[in-house]
Amino acid sequence: MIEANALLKRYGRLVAVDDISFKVEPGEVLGFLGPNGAGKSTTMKMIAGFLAPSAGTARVCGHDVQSAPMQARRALGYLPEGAPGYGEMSPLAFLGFVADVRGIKGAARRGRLDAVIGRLALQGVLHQPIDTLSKGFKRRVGLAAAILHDPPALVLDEPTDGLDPNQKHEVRGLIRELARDRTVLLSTHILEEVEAVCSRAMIVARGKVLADATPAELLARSRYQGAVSLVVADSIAARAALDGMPGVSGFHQDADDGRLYVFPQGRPVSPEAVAERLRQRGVEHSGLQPERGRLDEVFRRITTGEAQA
Ligand SMILES: Nc1ncnc2c1ncn2[C@@H]1O[C@H](COP(=O)(O)OP(=O)(O)OP(=O)(O)O)[C@@H](O)[C@H]1O
Repeated sequence: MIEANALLKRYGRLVAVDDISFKVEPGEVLGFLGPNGAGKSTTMKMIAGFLAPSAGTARVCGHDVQSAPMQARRALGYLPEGAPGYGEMSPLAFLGFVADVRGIKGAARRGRLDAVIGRLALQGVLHQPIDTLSKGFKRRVGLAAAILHDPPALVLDEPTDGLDPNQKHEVRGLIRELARDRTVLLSTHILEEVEAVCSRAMIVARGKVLADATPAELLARSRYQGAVSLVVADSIAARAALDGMPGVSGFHQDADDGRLYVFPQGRPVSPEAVAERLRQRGVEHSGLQPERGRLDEVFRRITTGEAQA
């Protein structure tokens, strides 16, 4: 388990993390989501014991990160932002060094090195200096180092940052697999990642928690949930035809995708009912589809304070 209790961090006059509390249980993947400078990395560094809180406490598997730092660090795998240091080392030398620092010896050392090298598919780059590796491989080396001692809790700061779509997919699969019997806290800017890997999401901005919910609960806050969208040549005629239809609260023509969105009032709008009404009034259309909601809209509303979270 990972716990934060009223964590607070000041940098001079700036309060970077302002009274943040949460608990992550084994089997859960909590996604820390927020705009740049929200305080995500600072919170993670405090949990990982890299930064002392100005106030509050953090625990990893019951061990207070300040009063029992060794036990807390043993229970935690931490992937910091960016690439691993020691860029002149090869992945094999770096992972061997991490094993030594962790006190993993003998057969266990060989076994754990083989396990993480295999899991992160590092066989082809084992002897190349880390500095010369692609971003994707650097990230994989960092992940291998984080899980080398097989910790029950993981803190991953933007684990898929800089990866190409295939690598993102692979790393997300790995995180889901690791999370089965572990506690995972990860940060991300990528909204699709929240749906892909997180069982819960916490939205932070200016150091404060603004929402803590499952991805489905966040989607339910989207005004697009239960809407239908369609492509029409004559938007004015389509709106006129649908205006006053029971269960329709309004329309929006999206400048980006060119689609007409028909918003619900209460229950989801029925695509069949919309199609029938347009047919009766002779309005041509295509691509009619139900909408499941948009996390980007919810995120923007919550973090900019446009609406009550
Ligand atoms: N060592 C430091 N000294 C002074 N201010 C700092 C320091 N580290 C971070 N900050 C500030 O604290 C705030 C929170 O930074 P933090 O890196 O935790 O945000 P973040 O949510 O991780 O952002 P990003 O998504 O860009 O990584 C920012 O305003 C940042 O400029």
